[in-house]
Amino acid sequence: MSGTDPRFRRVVVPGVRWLRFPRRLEREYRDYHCREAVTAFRVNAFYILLLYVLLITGIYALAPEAVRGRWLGTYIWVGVIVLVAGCMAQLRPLDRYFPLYAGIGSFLAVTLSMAIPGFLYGPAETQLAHVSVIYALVIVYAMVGLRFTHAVMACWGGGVLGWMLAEGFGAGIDWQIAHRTYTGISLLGMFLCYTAEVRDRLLFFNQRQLYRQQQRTQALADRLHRLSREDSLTSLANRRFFDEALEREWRRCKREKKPLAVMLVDVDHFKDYNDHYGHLKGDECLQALATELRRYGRRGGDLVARFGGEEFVLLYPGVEEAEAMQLASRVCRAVRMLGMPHKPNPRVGEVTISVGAAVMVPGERNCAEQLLEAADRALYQAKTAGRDTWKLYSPPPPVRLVSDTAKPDD
Ligand SMILES: Nc1nc2c(ncn2[C@@H]2O[C@H](COP(=O)(O)OP(=O)(O)OP(=O)(O)O)[C@@H](O)[C@H]2O)c(=O)[nH]1
Repeated sequence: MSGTDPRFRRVVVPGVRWLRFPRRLEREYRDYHCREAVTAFRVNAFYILLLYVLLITGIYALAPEAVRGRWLGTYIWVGVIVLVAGCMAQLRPLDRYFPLYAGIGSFLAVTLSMAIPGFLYGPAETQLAHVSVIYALVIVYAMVGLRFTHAVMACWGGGVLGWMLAEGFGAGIDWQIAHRTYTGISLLGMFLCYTAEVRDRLLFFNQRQLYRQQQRTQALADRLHRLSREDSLTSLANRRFFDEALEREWRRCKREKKPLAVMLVDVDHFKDYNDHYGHLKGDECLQALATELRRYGRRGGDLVARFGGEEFVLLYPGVEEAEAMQLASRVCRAVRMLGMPHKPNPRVGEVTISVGAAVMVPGERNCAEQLLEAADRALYQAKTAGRDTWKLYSPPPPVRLVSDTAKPDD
């Protein structure tokens, strides 16, 4: 499959074969490996202890009477090393020292296992003792979780020291056997440890790529989500977001039997502003107004949005008519106080706005659209009243139909 389909071509990851990534990645990998290895060792230590108990009881049963005590007295220290390392692995503050204590423990265990045959005389006992060397090497290479270089250092270093101790203080090592146990298993262990680390590095690299890709996708999704709700010029909520919020707040106010207020804000003579100062300055003016208006929508549920063009809209759940009038007046004044020059504005020569406000208590006989229409009518009234002002929508008085033919006395 990998030969034909380009999608399945093997990814060449730099540094995997040489067990060394580029510097920053290597640091990340080592941290990752340390975390994973110590987590696995918390459990593996029990299996290693179990194997040790199996080994020690087996050899003890088979060893000749004469060396049993001496053998056990020395080999028991390997068990102590495993126990101490296992206990240290349970202490999380020591996690980052795992390569150190597991490396030293492995080194000492191999040293002891290698030296012991030299202290035991007689070919039969020596062969038996070499079994523990095999165990030690397999466990260090395959179960402790050291990186390849550390495992090699522990196993070869421990082997050489054990051999030197056996030569110096014991009867030496029978290399006929040692080559078939120590050397052979070391080479096999190195091969297994190397291939395991290559696979582990590839897994780490792929996981990291996947994680980064997920992060990028998430960031993009967040951005798209924000753009779908936000007006790009002013960063206020856009019309779509406002429409959704209006429906939501309408339903909420209906449930809670509260009023809902809407204010439509329109910049006065903005076409003339654009014609006089240019479209870019017009944009800046809208941004400045958006910043000012944002200050009037800070309570939970309040919303300030760009309605479209030079129109803004403010939504206030739970606001009664009296408060809506106060707010409309304050907004008008606040924009006037900005003092942004607007020469073609015949009234004051500064940027002003007109505001149309409407308040309704949502019920069965009205709807959100009617509220917006009412605010729009109020805005129209503000415009026709000379601009730079606000109006609150009040429904027209009921029209009384008087028949032409009807007489007062009727
Ligand atoms: N710079 C800029 N101008 C915009 C933007 N959106 C709409 N406009 C302009 O706003 C102006 C609105 O003009 P009109 O609807 O005629 O209203 P007006 O001139 O403000 O007059 P009144 O509302 O009656 O006071 C148009 O010239 C639009 O081109 C925008 O995003 N940036």
